[in-house]
Amino acid sequence: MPSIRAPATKQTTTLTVAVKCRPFRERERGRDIVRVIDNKEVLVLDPDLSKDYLERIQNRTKEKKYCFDHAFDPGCTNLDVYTKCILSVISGVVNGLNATVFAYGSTGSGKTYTMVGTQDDPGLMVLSLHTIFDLIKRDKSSDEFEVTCSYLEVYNEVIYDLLEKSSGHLELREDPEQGVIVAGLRCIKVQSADKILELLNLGNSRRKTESTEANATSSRSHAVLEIKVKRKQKNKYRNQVMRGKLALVDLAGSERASETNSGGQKLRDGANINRSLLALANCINALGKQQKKGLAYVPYRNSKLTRILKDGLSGNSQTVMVATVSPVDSQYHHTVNTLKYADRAKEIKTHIQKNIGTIDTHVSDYQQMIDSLQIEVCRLKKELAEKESQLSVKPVEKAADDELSWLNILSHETSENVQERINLQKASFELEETNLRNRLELQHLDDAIAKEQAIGKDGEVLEVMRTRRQVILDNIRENDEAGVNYHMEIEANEKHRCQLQNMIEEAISNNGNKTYLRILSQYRLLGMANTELQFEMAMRDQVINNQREALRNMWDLLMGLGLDERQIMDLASKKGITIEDWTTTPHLGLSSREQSPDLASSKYSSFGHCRCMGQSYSRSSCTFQQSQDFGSMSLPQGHLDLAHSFSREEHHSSYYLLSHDHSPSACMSMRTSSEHWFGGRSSSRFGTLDKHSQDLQKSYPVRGNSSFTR
Ligand SMILES: Nc1ncnc2c1ncn2[C@@H]1O[C@H](COP(=O)(O)OP(=O)(O)OP(=O)(O)O)[C@@H](O)[C@H]1O
Repeated sequence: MPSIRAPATKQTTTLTVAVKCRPFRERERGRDIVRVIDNKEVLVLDPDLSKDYLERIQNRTKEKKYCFDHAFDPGCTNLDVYTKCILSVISGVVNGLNATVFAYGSTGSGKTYTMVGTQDDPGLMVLSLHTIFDLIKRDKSSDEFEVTCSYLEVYNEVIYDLLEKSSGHLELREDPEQGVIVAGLRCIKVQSADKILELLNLGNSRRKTESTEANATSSRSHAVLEIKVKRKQKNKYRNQVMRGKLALVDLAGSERASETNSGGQKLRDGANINRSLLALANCINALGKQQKKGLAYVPYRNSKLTRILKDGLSGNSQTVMVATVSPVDSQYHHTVNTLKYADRAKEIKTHIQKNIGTIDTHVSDYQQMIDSLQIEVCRLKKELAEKESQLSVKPVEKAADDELSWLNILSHETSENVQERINLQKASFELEETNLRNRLELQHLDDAIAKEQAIGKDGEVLEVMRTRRQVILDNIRENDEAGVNYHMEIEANEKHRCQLQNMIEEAISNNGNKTYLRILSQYRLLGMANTELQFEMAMRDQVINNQREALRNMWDLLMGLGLDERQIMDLASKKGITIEDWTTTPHLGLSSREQSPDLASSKYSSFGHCRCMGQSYSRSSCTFQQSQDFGSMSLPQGHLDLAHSFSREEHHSSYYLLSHDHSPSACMSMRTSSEHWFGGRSSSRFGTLDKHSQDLQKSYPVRGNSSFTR
């Protein structure tokens, strides 16, 4: 019999947001900069102790404070988090409600520890399962329960079933009744918490983890454990079925390649992890705004993760976000970033409703449903009428207070507009980077396939390469589509920014207090411009660090080949490469603080130390500088293998790529696109390779003697 949805009351609720700060780890050094106050507030101290007196009295501190539903200091256990934030949500699942619990935070901040836990400190997944079965056991009614469980992971934008030994790729489908579902995902019936825990352990052992510099067992995938509880009622609501669902999500960590020291596959994982997390962050941003302004568009479709979490973020679900942070000063930016999203998530509202269906519904039951629906309609009508009357009778004395409120609202909107643009740009660059790597891999594959075919081979290897080629092509296409979406969103954001500025101008012109308001508005706009500038500076700092890293890698590589400084200089000069001033590289003692003030001139400076002769060519949005063929320097073959890694540093306004390839030519690339950030004029490029290179040449004309000249 088809089931029908009963007229259960919808209840609007906001996301519960909790923050958990993990303890210092044994190996970790640095300063503890996170303080939890009164189990609600989180204070992040300025990591820079060297601020001078003037900066401090002018209040130019990077100290931040946020308030959440719950905050847990490093001394708290998972059980503390569970008891305060999750327990009440779980009981709803046994009574037909949906719930979602997800851990959000940077790599190594304690997400997996919180969700999975240890033997001594079991995590939220384990504790929730025990509660579900305890509640079922203690239930006094004659109702029948059926519990099923599924466990999936999203790895590199592909969904796998963690309960299948060798799962293939699974697809997402939209189901009109159930929403987004994963087609073909195994759903196992379970009788006890122990059985699910067994499955959970099995699934976790299949999960993709890697040892990165930031975390020895870093999760490379997003894992979603879903427990469904079906309750068949046997008493007065005979044959009524309630279906509760609990989704427990352990997200992979956001990371920068520089921190994880990763290359190759790890690098690709990182890019896809970031892509999903940025998509998630953008959804959280849009949803937070939606609550305030009633905007409709939330970009769920930009990643598999956000499509899966859609219900948990805005639909029928009682949702808890546990934001995890590290106390270490070096993680300041990640911590503040996590807290910012957590802060925004507090605004998100979901609408919970019992999932009640019936089998063999009788006419009397339908009547009952119609009655309660009518009651609900009456109640809502009354509520609406009350709200409308409140809005129309605005007290006269309040009008004076409201005089400046439009400026506050517009300023706030402008600030959000800036934040949104920054996020969109980040996401867009992330996609570009992924596609750049995809295109590189595609070219390698094409070369390899051509070679295999030339020698007349047509075996299994060729087949594997062709399959991989197809996967990459699909990925490029999907990324291009998502890129076009981001591009449109950035354009819309720009338009919105212009509208806001016009509105401010117009409102000031029509007001009696023109001068005062103009000054006030300029002051606020300057504050926002300052935010963008700070962002720009942070990005440029990152560029400089990346460039230093590139130099260091290059020197390490050359030294690793057994050459001393003199030999390197001689070899370089024979090959027409000038290497200057290498003693300024950081491993010889210059700190990043000492170098970073020279931001503008350092844009190309590190590469300026090394002038390479060779062909210059462009691909996608990067300029490649093909440097000397180290193979031709008669270096030992083993050293070349050693150097086969993509050592790429990532940042959002520009990046470089230093690759030592089997080819064996080493190539360096750099994209400078900071202008695309500034003022928000984005230039996402999703087109042909040649066009990219032309665009790039036009946008960034090569400077006199820089490393990018031949
Ligand atoms: N509350 C805690 N108490 C003790 N150790 C903790 C706690 N939280 C995290 N840790 C430790 O910190 C390290 C990193 O934690 P975890 O692997 O959970 O991070 P993560 O956020 O899941 O990282 P990734 O995103 O890279 O997977 C682990 O060694 C873990 O044991």
